[in-house]
Amino acid sequence: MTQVPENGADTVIKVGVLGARGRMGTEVVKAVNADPGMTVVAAVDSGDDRAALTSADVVVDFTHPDAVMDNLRFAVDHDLHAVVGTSGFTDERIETLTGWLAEKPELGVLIAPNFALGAVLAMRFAQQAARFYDSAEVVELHHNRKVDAPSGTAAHTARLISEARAEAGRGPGEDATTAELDGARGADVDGVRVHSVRLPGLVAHEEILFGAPGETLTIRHDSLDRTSFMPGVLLGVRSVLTRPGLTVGLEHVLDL
Ligand SMILES: NC(=O)C1=CN([C@@H]2O[C@H](COP(=O)(O)OP(=O)(O)OC[C@H]3O[C@@H](n4cnc5c(N)ncnc54)[C@H](OP(=O)(O)O)[C@@H]3O)[C@@H](O)[C@H]2O)C=CC1
Ligand SMILES: O=C(O)C1=N[C@H](C(=O)O)C[C@H](O)C1
Repeated sequence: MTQVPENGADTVIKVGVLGARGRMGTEVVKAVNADPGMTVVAAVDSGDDRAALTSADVVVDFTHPDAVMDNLRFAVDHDLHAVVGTSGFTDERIETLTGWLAEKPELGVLIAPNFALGAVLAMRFAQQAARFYDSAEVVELHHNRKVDAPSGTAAHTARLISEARAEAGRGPGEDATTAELDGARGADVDGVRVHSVRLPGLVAHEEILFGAPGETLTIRHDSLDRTSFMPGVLLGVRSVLTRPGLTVGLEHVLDL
């Protein structure tokens, strides 16, 4: 149940944060509590009891690819809407989650590979450009504490490029490489080469490169600070309450 606050907002959304002591979770707790329309009612991390989350309207998950599906099962079982930033969403996981949500059609789950506005725009621009270029490669650059590679954003970008190419009747670009050291050409994600860089000092960055005879196009986004993700997370929390079912990608919420 939501309550009528004294601060003029219509309702205060009660938010539970999973991964609350992590890099993103810490920022989410601050951002939610700084928003007059929502409040953190449970901040849960590894080893904590999840029972406190059941008083929330929405849970926000920034945990670990190995933990997120179990957290989502918990959310669905306890009638909690969910906003998910954690990476690792394969087609198989999406299918499983879709099955769970069929049991609770009133619930909304938003999974966003990236909550930063510029990253969402960069993916959209890449999707548009992909119709016109056979050759595209993605370079993602992150801090060296990131556990997964390639990033969820890069995997999503590759998928969007691949789909746009297919719709335009284009195949993947060709190159002459026949002799390569393992990994030198990156990972093949849906026919798109994705290269992962990990360095201390970086936060989250992505370049999408397109090539055609005589020209290249580079689309680049840089998250220089984790505050870049917070407007998207707060928008997600607000919108998931009125978006039943599964939404993958903040672009749908932004109506891009
Ligand atoms: N969509 C987006 O815009 C963004 C997505 N991300 C993604 O979010 C995820 C988290 O990133 P980041 O914050 O940097 O990672 P951190 O490792 O800093 O934080 C994750 C936190 O979750 C905790 N945790 C692990 N398992 C559980 C569990 N079962 N229940 C509750 N808490 C748990 C971890 O505890 P412990 O360390 O003890 O395991 C840790 O405190 C990653 O998948 C990352 O790719 C990150 C930035 C933006
Ligand atoms: O781990 C991170 O930091 C990030 N993870 C997400 C991803 O895997 O794409 C989003 C952003 O790139 C930051």
